[in-house]
Amino acid sequence: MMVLKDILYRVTINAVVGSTGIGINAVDFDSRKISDGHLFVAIRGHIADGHHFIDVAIKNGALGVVCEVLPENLIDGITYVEVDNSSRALAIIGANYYGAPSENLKLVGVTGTNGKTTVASLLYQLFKKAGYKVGLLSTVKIMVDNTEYEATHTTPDSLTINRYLKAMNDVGVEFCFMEVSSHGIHQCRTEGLHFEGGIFTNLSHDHLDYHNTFAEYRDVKKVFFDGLSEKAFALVNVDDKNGLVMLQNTKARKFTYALKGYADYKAQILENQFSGLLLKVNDSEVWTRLIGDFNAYNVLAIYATAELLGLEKVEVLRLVSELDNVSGRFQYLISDEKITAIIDYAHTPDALKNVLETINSIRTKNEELITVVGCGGDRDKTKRPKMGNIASALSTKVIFTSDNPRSEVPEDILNDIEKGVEPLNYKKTLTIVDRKQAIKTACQLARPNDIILIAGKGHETYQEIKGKRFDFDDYKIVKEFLKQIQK
Ligand SMILES: CC(=O)N[C@H]1[C@@H](OP(=O)(O)OP(=O)(O)OC[C@H]2O[C@@H](n3ccc(=O)[nH]c3=O)[C@H](O)[C@@H]2O)O[C@H](CO)[C@@H](O)[C@@H]1O[C@H](C)C(=O)N[C@@H](C)C(=O)N[C@H](CCC(=O)O)C(=O)O
Ligand SMILES: Nc1ncnc2c1ncn2[C@@H]1O[C@H](COP(=O)(O)OP(=O)(O)OP(=O)(O)O)[C@@H](O)[C@H]1O
Ligand SMILES: N[C@H](CCC[C@H](N)C(=O)O)C(=O)O
Ligand SMILES: [Mg+2]
Repeated sequence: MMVLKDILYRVTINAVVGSTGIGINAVDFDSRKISDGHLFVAIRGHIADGHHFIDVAIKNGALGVVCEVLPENLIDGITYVEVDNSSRALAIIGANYYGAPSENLKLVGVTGTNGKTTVASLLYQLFKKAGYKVGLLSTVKIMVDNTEYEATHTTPDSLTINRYLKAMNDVGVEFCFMEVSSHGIHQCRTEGLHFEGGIFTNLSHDHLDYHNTFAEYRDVKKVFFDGLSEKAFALVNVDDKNGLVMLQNTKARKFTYALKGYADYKAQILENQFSGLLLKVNDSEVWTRLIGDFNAYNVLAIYATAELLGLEKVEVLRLVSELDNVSGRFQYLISDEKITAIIDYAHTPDALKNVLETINSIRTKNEELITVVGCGGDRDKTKRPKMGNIASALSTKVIFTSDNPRSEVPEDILNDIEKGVEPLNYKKTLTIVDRKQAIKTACQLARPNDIILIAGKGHETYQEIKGKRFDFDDYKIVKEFLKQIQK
């Protein structure tokens, strides 16, 4: 139980009707989850308007309502609080309700189009290896030190974030790494959090169905850096042309990293093979099992962050060399016969192209690159022929198969994908609807030193067909078919 007045601390309020001295049991923004003694926050959403559910919330037991427009009929005994922006108010309320948990640990946010999951997860791993209690909020999973929870979003809503941070406080977590998505920033999910630092990885065209223009998407990312305090650090990739934009108006201490240009943290790729990357980071050499150019950026960001958070340089270099693949992000295994299988979450044309180009830059011409890929059902159909085109152009063999068909007919999705294949690449392609059979076939076709890329589902542990979810794990399945794995 908490007094409403305390829950509203630091919320910018326009008007109050009723008493703020009442006790509140819980806070929610979904009328369906409201029961006796709760506070309901009405949010204007993309589909619905929470203001339409104020009555329902009160019927369900809400004692207080936070909203942008007061309802016409006010009910006696209910406290109404009018604010300019309910999403922002919710974030501050969430922090108050859970006791400002972000102030009791060192919270670092990672933003950018690609690499958020990789960087946040590897930082979690590195700090665990260094002996700390650590938290993680990521697309793949949520970790409260050693306890794992399912993630529904890349950046959860502000109440959920604060609830997990509080759970982290309860077990003595010292560092927490979280992904900060553009949707999250735009919907004020990270507002009111106390960040020790922010990392910017890169920016490319994405989510333009949500943010109208590229400039708008970029500026939303920048808002995150604008909100950091003087004590925080802002670490940006300056090989990306938007890196410096992120630093324009921040009060935070500014740090840069780069492979190409001048920066505070510099890295050079000395070797880039399927067994890993050899990097020169500032003046020291470091070996990592992670592969691909873009992981050189990720490793550099991790190195810099660990140093900025106070870890010893020598220790950081040792820990970096011990880091393991992130689930479903260029995750790989090498069989006894020296067949390399890579599992990657690339489920968009851009990501697929990026992954295939990276593999092609490492592999020698003698090896086959066999790609297994599909596209999800009930999602953007325009990406299908594009992905068909890219996969067949950049691989030596392709097996088109089902991703998550959801409610669609799998064969229809595959037809759309096949339409993108150039005639000269027809003979490279094969279609096998059943994903397990497709992976099996790729393993049978592969010869020593060949590479298999299984794209689209990454860390997912299910396949959704006709609305039903079945157990399915690309990594486990390929491991089964490519027996006697080296690592
Ligand atoms: C488009 C979008 O981002 N929507 C998010 C948003 O929902 P919304 O506020 O628009 O919801 P709405 O359905 O319009 O409802 C408005 C309000 O009415 C309330 N309501 C609704 C019905 C009812 O009966 N009673 C009631 O009170 C709702 O609880 C809500 O508060 O706020 C919700 C709570 O935080 C999110 O769960 C929801 O995420 C949806 C499910 C989603 O798919 N989001 C994706 C696009 C997303 O956020 N992705 C990013 C990362 C993407 C990436 O990097 O690839 C992420 O961070 O995960
Ligand atoms: N620094 C990077 N630059 C470019 N591509 C990257 C980088 N790091 C990872 N990738 C590739 O981009 C894809 C997404 O990586 P990751 O999941 O780490 O990013 P994310 O920002 O969390 O994405 P999402 O928004 O889908 O959660 C993967 O296919 C991965 O192989
Ligand atoms: N967040 C994305 C992930 C897609 C992953 C892919 N495996 C698919 O199911 O389409 C979506 O739900 O559209
Ligand atoms: Mg992610």
